[in-house]
Amino acid sequence: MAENLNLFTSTQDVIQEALHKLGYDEGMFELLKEPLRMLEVRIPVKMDDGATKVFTGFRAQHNDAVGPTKGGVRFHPMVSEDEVKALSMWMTLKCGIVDLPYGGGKGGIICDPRQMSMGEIERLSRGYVRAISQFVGPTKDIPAPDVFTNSQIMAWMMDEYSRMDEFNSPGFITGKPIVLGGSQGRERATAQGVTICIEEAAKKRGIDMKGARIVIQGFGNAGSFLAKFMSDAGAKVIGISDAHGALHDPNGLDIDYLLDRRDSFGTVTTLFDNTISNKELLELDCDILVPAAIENQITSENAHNIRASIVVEAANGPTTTEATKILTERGILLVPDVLASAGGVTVSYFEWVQNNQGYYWTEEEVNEKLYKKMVDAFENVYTVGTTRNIDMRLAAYMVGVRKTAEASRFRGWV
Ligand SMILES: NC(=O)C1=CN([C@@H]2O[C@H](COP(=O)(O)OP(=O)(O)OC[C@H]3O[C@@H](n4cnc5c(N)ncnc54)[C@H](O)[C@@H]3O)[C@@H](O)[C@H]2O)C=CC1
Ligand SMILES: O=C(O)CCC(=O)C(=O)O
Repeated sequence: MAENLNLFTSTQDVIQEALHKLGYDEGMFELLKEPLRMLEVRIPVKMDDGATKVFTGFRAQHNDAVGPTKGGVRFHPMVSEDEVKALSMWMTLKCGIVDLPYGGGKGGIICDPRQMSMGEIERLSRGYVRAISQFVGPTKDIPAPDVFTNSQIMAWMMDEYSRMDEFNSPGFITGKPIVLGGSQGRERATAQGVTICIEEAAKKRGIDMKGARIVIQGFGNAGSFLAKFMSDAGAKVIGISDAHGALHDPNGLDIDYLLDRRDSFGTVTTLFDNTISNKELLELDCDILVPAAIENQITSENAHNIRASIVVEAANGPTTTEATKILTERGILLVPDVLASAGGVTVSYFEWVQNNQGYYWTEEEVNEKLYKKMVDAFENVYTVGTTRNIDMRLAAYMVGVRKTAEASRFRGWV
């Protein structure tokens, strides 16, 4: 049978299994198998050449039984309705795993910002907010950055919302620049959370981080900060990549040099001749492999060739269900996306709390709180996995879905 590469239906299957293991009936799965609300919008944008181009965007709200929905907005040519739905479901799981008072949401626009001017990106960002403004808000659904969106785009979106709301609304969105109410540490939070998971997983497998060989796919927000943290910790980053190709040096790459040269979309390999492909990168001999780019990168086709002892998913959905089975059978420890990448939303939550109280924390305070959330979450998921003898993805789904399922039950929805 052909492998299921549909993110939405494959996520449904694991949610169903997790609910079943937790003892919920089919009624709970009926509620949680797709978002409660899904909005599709068309956004007209005046392009620099004077023509109007109409973009399609989405915002999904998976479940708001626990609290407002929360999740990033992605600008990418491959955005689709099913992808946004799956991403919103994963946000519910992440928020449950790190115990935040949110349900999951996610948004996306089908576009390629790499081919657009700053003015066009600004008009698109503002148009998206106007299109979804009735649907979102600081107590309803709170967006944030994701692939090819950043703090500048969050600033434009916040400004547009504030104009409509006739009120300065920093809590409408997170991942903002610090001067507009952003939190210390948000920019690096996803990578920091991944780092904590890598350290905890390495302890479980008896791997010393000093000298450990790390391969990272993706050199954007998540991948580039992670590369820096790993090399600062004394690990050897032997491979990195972007959408155009990959770099490999068994003696360790010069990460500071690469960071200086990458562009704002996380591209750096185009400056070099001696590149390898992303496919070759994933199959490099290493201790820890971190997919930190896009979905469906480790599939049944290459899972048998992965040579890492630990795979930590910084990206959302990089490993298929079939590949998860293969890696687990081969004894590779897989730390799933809904746990490993939860550092971003955790510090987004801290940002929203600080916006609501109007009192801001130092970077040390943020880091300390993030560290505790991530270590507790890792230990919780790992323990469920080992005591039930199941892989960490299913364990993470069990931990993550429980809060929303219980809140839905108490509300009398099921
Ligand atoms: N930014 C955040 O706070 C969070 C991000 N994530 C996930 O981490 C992953 C990366 O996100 P960011 O670093 O924020 O994005 P980004 O836009 O900053 O960087 C994306 C990176 O992936 C590379 N890339 C794009 N297409 C590729 C392809 N086909 N093959 C190989 N590389 C490719 C780009 O060249 C770039 O280096 C995504 O799956 C995202 O959903 C998860 C949690 C939070
Ligand atoms: O920071 C946030 O609120 C959401 C981050 C996000 O979209 C993700 O974890 O995939």
